[in-house]
Amino acid sequence: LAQQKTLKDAYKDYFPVGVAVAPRNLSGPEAEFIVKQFNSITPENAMKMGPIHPEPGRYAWEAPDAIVAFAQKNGMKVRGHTLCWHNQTPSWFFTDDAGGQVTREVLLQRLKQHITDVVGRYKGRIYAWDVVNEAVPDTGTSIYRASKFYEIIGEDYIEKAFEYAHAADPAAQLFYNDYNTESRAKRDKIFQLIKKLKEKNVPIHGVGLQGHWSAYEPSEGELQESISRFASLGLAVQVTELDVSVHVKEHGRRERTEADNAPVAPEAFTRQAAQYEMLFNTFRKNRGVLTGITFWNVSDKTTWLDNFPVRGRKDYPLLFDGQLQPKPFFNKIVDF
Ligand SMILES: Oc1ccccc1CN[C@@H]1C=C[C@@H](O)[C@H](O)[C@H]1O
Repeated sequence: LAQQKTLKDAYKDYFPVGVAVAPRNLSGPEAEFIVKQFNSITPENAMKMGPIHPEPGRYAWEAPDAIVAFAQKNGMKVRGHTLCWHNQTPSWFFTDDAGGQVTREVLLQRLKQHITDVVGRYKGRIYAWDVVNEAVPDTGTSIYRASKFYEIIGEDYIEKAFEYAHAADPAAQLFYNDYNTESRAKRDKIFQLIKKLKEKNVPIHGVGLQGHWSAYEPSEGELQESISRFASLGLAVQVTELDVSVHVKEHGRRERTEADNAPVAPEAFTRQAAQYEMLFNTFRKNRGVLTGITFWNVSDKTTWLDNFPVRGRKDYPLLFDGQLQPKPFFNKIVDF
């Protein structure tokens, strides 16, 4: 039986193929599987602001160090995720010594210290950073999400984050990362933000389309439009958190209902297979502009979508099933 091609081999002339990992994935059978199929990794949580910097003056380096060491040992690239994000941020970051809210100056100083310490520690070992994650809101006309960073510092927290990261590692490729980037309204706001940053000569090199998609969206046209719009700003584009849910996207609903216990309809799996085939055809067509594809989680055994948006609803969003076996449509993605 001809040895089935691996993802990283199939795409070696296109772009690195990565996966989000936690330290628990880096030992045992999963570790071997990750090295076999992928040539890039992203810490799923270990480098987020809270997990890596839980208290003033204390960094939790063990997990991120283990992930970077695993990549170095296995000749894999590393994407750093993420230096400035309104979620999983430690509350101390915004609180002054008297327990009140910090000033703009104090928060900028803390952001600079955080980014300088984290990027500096891995200088030369992390080729791309998600510097700012999800700064643009899904609704409304403002291009700035009303986060504490925005409320306390103002809109320039974004350019400052990029400048701090660039100063700490001038060779690292710096990305703006977001989700729902195929919704026209949100894409236009992200485009406006990045155009402003480019006009101010802010060191930004790429846009990360998170790629939390489903069997039903985006269309090929919407995806191509996103890639082309951001490329038109002279930026690299990457898909940074790819998974393709078999459920219709409903970001508002968190609680399970009786209907969630029904088995997934076979048509959903058929649609998902067609969606994955379209996605990778489109990725290949954009070789050179698209400089990386990263899956969010290794297999259906552990996917963050089992708890988001609906708590406890099983999803089957990845190329490998709960036993790390490739799905039937895997061949369509590696044999082209
Ligand atoms: O798809 C979404 C919808 C609403 C909010 C956030 C997201 C995605 N948000 C992502 C998902 C998982 C986290 O581990 C990543 O760090 C984050 O970038």
